[in-house]
Amino acid sequence: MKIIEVTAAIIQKQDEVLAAQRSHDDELGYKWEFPGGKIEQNESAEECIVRELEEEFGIKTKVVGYLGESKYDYDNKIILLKAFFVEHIQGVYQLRVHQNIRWIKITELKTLDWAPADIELVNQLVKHHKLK
Ligand SMILES: Nc1nc2c([nH]c(=O)n2[C@H]2C[C@H](O)[C@@H](COP(=O)(O)OP(=O)(O)OP(=O)(O)O)O2)c(=O)[nH]1
Repeated sequence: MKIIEVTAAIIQKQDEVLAAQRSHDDELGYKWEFPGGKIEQNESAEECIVRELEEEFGIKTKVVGYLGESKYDYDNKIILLKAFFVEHIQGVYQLRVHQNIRWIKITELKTLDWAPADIELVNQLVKHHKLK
């Protein structure tokens, strides 16, 4: 089965992380995710995440690190989700595709109803946070 490479942004503000809720009429509607999207041809993962954040929220950002990845089999496709630490540079968040966004403490991340592929990333992020 085809593996689809998708990027996901971990954006932190003090001790909180940005979580975004997928639109009700989207696949995985209402599920929470780290914003991002599919990597296009001739695009690096870093370019992809910066482009997606501009498209989805109208913000300028830069990649500052890499958390890790999660591979998830959704039956009809396999998603390889790559999570980057991203810093906000400029712009007010506009909700262009998501239902909602929330800033949430890392210790409370597990209370959200995450897209299945994201659960592994949440676990990695909690571990990463504890090691700091
Ligand atoms: N962006 C993003 N997608 C995720 C996450 N977790 C997860 O399972 N996905 C899945 C949902 C979709 O099947 C796929 C990414 O699709 P998308 O709809 O967000 O990406 P896109 O904007 O590039 O897609 P498209 O509508 O242009 O085709 O990955 C996540 O944390 N972030």
